[in-house]
Amino acid sequence: MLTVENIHKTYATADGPFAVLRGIGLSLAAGETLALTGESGSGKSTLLHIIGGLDTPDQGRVVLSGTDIAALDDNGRAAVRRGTVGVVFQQFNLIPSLKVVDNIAFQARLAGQYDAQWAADLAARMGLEAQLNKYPEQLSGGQQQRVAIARTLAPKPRLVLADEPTGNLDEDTAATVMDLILELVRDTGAGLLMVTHSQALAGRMQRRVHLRAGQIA
Ligand SMILES: Nc1ncnc2c1ncn2[C@@H]1O[C@H](COP(=O)(O)OP(=O)(O)OP(=O)(O)O)[C@@H](O)[C@H]1O
Repeated sequence: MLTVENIHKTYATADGPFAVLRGIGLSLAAGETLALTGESGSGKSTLLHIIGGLDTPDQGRVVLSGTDIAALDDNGRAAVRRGTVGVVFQQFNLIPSLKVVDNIAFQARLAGQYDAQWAADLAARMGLEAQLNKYPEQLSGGQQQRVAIARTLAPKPRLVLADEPTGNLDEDTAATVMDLILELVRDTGAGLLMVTHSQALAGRMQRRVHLRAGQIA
């Protein structure tokens, strides 16, 4: 479902060019779960952003369900991001002026893939039924992250990209949220690529790859 080929990315810095990614290749089958680990600064977020179409590589291909998204323009990448890929960040990025119910629906509506029954089902499974008419600021961190995950899954993405999705949560809440992510990707058949510093979380994925010196070690 996802094939990443020979990705290169170099940033211009005050000290000159800095090659963060130097020929990355990996693949993910439909429904597969993969952990991406690596030291701080090794380029994990950069790679995830490129795969999610939020950033572009200097070289290489990101083929998602047969489409090379690195070759698309901004609008094309945005369409893929809305319809096929869902991204969960460490920061919840909820829309403060929208109630929980509308935050959950937001991306699915944008993608033209809103399914009220599925959105309600997600909210119930996330334990958010009593929070639907509240605003994000009225929720705890764990609740906000569950809203963010429900929002990501509402359009039924084929691929979920998660960047330290439980990094801001306490250990117990993190474990609960992780259980939910894994349960939902399993039930929807979505692939999951997750960046994590936690060996425990990485151990729950079917496969693990490690980024070192700009390459898959
Ligand atoms: N826009 C940018 N311009 C210049 N350098 C950048 C830019 N974005 C990231 N970098 C640098 O690229 C390197 C990789 O960053 P990235 O955020 O991908 O690492 P990471 O492995 O996700 O780190 P962490 O685990 O700390 O989140 C870092 O050294 C960072 O400072």
